[in-house]
Amino acid sequence: MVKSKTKGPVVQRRDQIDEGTTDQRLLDSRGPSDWIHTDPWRVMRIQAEFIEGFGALAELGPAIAVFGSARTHPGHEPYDQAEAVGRALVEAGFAVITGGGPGSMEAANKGASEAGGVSVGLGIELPFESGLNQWSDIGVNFRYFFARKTMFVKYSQGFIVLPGGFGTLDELFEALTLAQTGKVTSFPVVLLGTTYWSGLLGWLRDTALDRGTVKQSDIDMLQLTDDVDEAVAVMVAARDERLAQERGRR
Ligand SMILES: C/C(=C\CNc1ncnc2c1ncn2[C@@H]1O[C@H](COP(=O)(O)O)[C@@H](O)[C@H]1O)CO
Repeated sequence: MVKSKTKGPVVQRRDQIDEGTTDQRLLDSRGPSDWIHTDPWRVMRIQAEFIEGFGALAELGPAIAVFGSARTHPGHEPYDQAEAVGRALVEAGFAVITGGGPGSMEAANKGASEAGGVSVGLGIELPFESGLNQWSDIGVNFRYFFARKTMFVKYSQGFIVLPGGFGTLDELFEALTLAQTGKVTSFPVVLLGTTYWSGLLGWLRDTALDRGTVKQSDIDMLQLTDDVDEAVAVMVAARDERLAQERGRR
């Protein structure tokens, strides 16, 4: 009888038979490690981030993302407001998703967690590591901003945006761009804090609209308030409308 060897689905015979097993080669070999710094390997890591993110969040239920400065502290108005937003969203039946960091993110997670709701933090690896805040009851850490951003938009039904800097503005304008270009539909965006945000809205109206770089309907996507309950009511109304549309389609 001719000697043969199976290697997974492959059969080897005669002088095609090689020594050892695939497992042995995996476990015994080390060799050079430069490949971990190559783009093809990065693509695998990126893929893994999407798999982990989708896996952790797929069964989340209706959620709202809350954005705001990493630099606020307890006792600051935006911190306390973020905490109230987290609480009110949970009372309205939403899970709360934040960037998992300090400041207003921590506050919104705290409000949501203490109210007995689902409090999610999507952290990001940064050179000045701060780690997930302690109120992120479901935490996912990302290496790549773009993978993390996909999760915010995919798993939330709207954004509430508190005063913040570049990070917050980046998240705000990404949502607006996605809505403007029809990549997301029915996606309410509320700016909380009239004093903080009215300068930006004024610039959008007086400069961007005036020069024709945005349309009035683009600016109308933004709702501005100081009232936490009003911000949450916008999210509830959008959810009700979506549910009514879904019922209508059945
Ligand atoms: C600045 C400090 C820590 C930063 N840690 C962060 N952790 C998680 N997410 C962050 C962090 N910093 C920014 N973000 C994201 O941007 C938004 C806030 O940025 P801003 O520039 O402060 O407005 C926030 O929503 C996050 O998604 C040390 O305290």
